Amino acid sequence: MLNSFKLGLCQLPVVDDKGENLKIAAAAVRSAAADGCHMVVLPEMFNCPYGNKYFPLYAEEFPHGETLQLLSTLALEQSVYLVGGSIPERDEDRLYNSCFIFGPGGNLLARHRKIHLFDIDIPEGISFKESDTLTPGHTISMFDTPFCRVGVAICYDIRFPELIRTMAIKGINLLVLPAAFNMTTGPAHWQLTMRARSLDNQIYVAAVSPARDEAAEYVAYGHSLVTDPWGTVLVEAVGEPCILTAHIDLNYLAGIRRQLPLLKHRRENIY
Ligand SMILES: O=C(O)CCC(=O)C(=O)O
Repeated sequence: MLNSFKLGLCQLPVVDDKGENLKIAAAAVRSAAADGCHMVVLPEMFNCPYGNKYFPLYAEEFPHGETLQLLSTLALEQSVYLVGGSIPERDEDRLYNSCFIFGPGGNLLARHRKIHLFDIDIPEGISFKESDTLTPGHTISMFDTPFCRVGVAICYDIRFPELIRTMAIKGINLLVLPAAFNMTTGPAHWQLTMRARSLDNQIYVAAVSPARDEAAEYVAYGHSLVTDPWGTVLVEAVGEPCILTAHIDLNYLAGIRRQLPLLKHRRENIY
């Protein structure tokens, strides 16, 4: 295993034009790779505005569809691990919120279908019901790299500590999270939740949001970030489009786990 690698987080603007979104994403992946990133992560619903009326219109079925073809081509061309944010995925008559991960050979390494659908109603805050159009996934998703095992979850999935703990027990050192919190839950919970999952599981968490667009129907919070196994925020964006980078240092992670062996001190026979 190699001991460290560079991660690129692409906080992208998303517009109501798939072709334009793909151009923006391709330029960002190329730029992150040119900057030496070994792994590049895109935001939740990066090819499609976040809204139930858009999901069926923008959906693609693996392995067809211009977004999926582009992701595979970019991973191969730039020789990077490409965590393709998420897109609406069609499978027969169902739609999923899915993340496709391609390896440096352009091959599909994993697919994560969002497990926990975002069905919430916060009066004077935000209401959303993904289950109006989407079907939940049923499986935990991880993939292996020469650096470490990586877990994948999508946005609301992060609020379920059992899911992330299960992946930590199965050996992940990094969780990648395409996500799009909003202007109600973002300021209140975004950073806190990412830090908590990092701290509890002694893992890196990289959460990648679309850029904030105050004119959009769903205003994403932005604030893409990386938190480390000590619970520290390594880098954090604000609302504007940007590419953040961070070094994922697996020696540092191993040191934290040696000094404070939380995962070993669990008392599974009691709880
Ligand atoms: O958990 C939250 O506050 C936001 C979740 C969300 O926007 C999503 O799952 O798409």
